[in-house]
Amino acid sequence: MAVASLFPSSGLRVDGNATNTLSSPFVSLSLPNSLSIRRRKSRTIALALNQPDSGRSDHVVRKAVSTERREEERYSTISEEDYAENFRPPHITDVFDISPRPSTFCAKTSLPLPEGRTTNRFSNDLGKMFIHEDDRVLLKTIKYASPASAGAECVDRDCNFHHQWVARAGPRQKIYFDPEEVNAAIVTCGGLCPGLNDVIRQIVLTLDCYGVENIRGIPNGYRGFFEENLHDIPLSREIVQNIHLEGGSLLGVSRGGSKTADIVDSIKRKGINMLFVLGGNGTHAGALAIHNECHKRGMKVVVVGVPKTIDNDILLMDRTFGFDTAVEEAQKAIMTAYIEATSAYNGVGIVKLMGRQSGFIAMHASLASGQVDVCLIPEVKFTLDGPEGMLQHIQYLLETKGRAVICVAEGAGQDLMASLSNGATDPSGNPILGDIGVHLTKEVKRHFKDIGVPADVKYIDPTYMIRACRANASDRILCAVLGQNAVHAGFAGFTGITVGIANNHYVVLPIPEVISHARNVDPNSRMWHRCLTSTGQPDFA
Ligand SMILES: Nc1ncnc2c1ncn2[C@@H]1O[C@H](COP(=O)(O)OP(=O)(O)OP(=O)(O)O)[C@@H](O)[C@H]1O
Ligand SMILES: O=P(O)(O)OC[C@H]1O[C@](O)(CO)[C@@H](O)[C@@H]1O
Ligand SMILES: [Mg+2]
Repeated sequence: MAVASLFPSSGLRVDGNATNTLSSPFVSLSLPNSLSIRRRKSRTIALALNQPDSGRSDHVVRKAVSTERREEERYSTISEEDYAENFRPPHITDVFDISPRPSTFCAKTSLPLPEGRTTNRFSNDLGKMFIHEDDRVLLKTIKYASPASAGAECVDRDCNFHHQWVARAGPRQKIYFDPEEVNAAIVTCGGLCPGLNDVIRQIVLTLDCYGVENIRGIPNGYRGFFEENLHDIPLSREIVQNIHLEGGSLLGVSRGGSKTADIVDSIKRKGINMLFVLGGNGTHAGALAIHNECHKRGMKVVVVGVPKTIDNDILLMDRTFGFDTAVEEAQKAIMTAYIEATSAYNGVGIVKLMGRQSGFIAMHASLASGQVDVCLIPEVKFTLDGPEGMLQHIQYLLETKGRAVICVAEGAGQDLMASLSNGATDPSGNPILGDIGVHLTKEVKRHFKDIGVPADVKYIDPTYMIRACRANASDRILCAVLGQNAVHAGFAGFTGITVGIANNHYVVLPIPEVISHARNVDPNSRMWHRCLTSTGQPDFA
C-alpha cells in the first residue's frame, strides 16, 4: 500500500472517512461555534507473550484457548490503516480553516526569509531544505519470525510485519502562522532532567530563525500560568545563549497544579498561540487537556510537547533526553560503591538510582559499569529471604568474591515495603515510594548480623546529583534536534503532539500514542537478558 494513501498530507484538511475505510477514526463533537473537533478512538496494541504450552491441565488449556480467541479478535481489529490513523498527528486545520503561507525558515541562515523569498539570496537554493508533508518514518523495523523470539512484539498471531508509518519531523515549506503574530510560551513541568535548558535554548533560537520576537517562559511548570506570585520570563536569543552550560531549568519546574481551565484562561489572557510543553507522562496528559480545551473554546493555539523523562519511560521512542547523561553520571556512584566494597572486609555497596516504575537507568548503568553483581528493577519481582532470596546470593558473593555491589531502581521491591508507602501521592498524583535503598541496607545488615558474619554495608543515593547535572554531549545533540523540531512542528500547524526519536529518525507523534501507559523494561527483552548475563545474578523468585 502506498504511504501517501495510508497517511494523507497533514497540511491539508483531512476527511477521516476518506482515509479509513474500516471504521471512522474520529468522533465529532458539536460545538457552539460550529467547529468540529476530531478525536482519536484509543486502540490497544496487543503484544504477544512467550507462553510455554507443555504440561498444561485441561482447565488451563481451555482458559488459554478462550484467551487466544479473545486475542485473535483483538488482533483482527488492527491493520495498517489503523496505525496510519492512530499516528496521524492532529493538525490545526482539523478544526480551523486556515490557509498555509510560505515558510520564513531558512536552514542556511539564522535570519528569517522574507515572505515569498523574492529578495533573498537563497531564493533559488531551497531544494532539500524542507520535509515533504508525506515523508514518513517506519516505527518498527524488526520482522519477528515467531512470538517466541526474544523480545518479540507481535501485533498478530503469525507475527506478520505491519508497516507503522509515522510523520517525519522537520521544517515544512508551508507554515500556518505569521511569525510576527506568534506569541510563544515555553513551560517545563515535573522533575528536573539534564538537558532542559538545552531544549529551551533551541526552541528560542529556532523561533528566532523564523522571525518570532514574542517569546516568554512560564515559571515553575503549570503553576506559573495561574499562581499570582509567579511572573513570566521574557526569552530571546541573547537571554538563552549560555543557559545550557548549567543543569536545572531556567524557568523552574513544579508538580501538581494541573488546572486545565485556569491554564487555558491564562493562555487566552496572555494571547499565547504557540505553547511548548517540556515534561513526562503527566505533563503530556496536561498538554493534551490544554490542546483539547483550547480547541473547544475556539482558540487557535498549537500545543507541542517535548518528552522529558530521565526515567526513559515514554513509549515508542529510542530514548528521551537526559537518560544518557543519567546513565553516565550513575557510573561514578557505582564505581564508588565498588571501590568501597572491594576495599572493605566483606564489603557490600548499594546504589539506588531513579526509576519510579521503569528500571532503564538501573539496567543500563549496571550493564555499562560491569561492576554490578545484582541489578534490581521495578519490572522484576524478587525475594530477600530463603534459599533463592537475594540475601543468600549476597552471602555467596561475599564467600566467593569477598564483596558485592547492588544497583537498585527506586521503584523496585515496593511490595516488600507495602506497609511503608501507605498509598500517599505527590502533588501530581504519583505514588510516594518506600525507600528501597534504605530497606535493602537494613536487611543486608540484619542478615549478616543474624548469621554472625561481619559485613560492611555502604549505601549511596546519588539520585538528585544525577538529575540536576548538565547534559552530556550526546544528550545535547538530542535536545537540539528535539527543540528545533518542536518549533518546526508548531509552525507546520501540528498540535496535541510531541516530538521524538524513533529508529534514529526524528518524528512527530500524537500525544495519546505515547502516554497510554509508561514504557517499561521487558523482562523478556534482550537488553534485560544482557544485563543478567553481565551481573551473573540468579532469579530471586
Ligand atoms: N492526567 C493528568 N492530566 C493533566 N495534568 C496532569 C496529569 N498528570 C499530571 N499532570 C500535571 O503535569 C505536571 C507534571 O506531572 P508529573 O509531576 O507527573 O511529572 P511528569 O510530567 O510525569 O514528569 P516526571 O518524569 O518528572 O515525573 C504536573 O503539573 C501535574 O499536575
Ligand atoms: O523528588 P521528585 O521531584 O518527586 O522526583 C523524583 C522522581 O522523579 C523521577 O526521576 C521522574 O522524573 C522519578 O524517577 C522519581 O521518582
Ligand atoms: Mg511522570
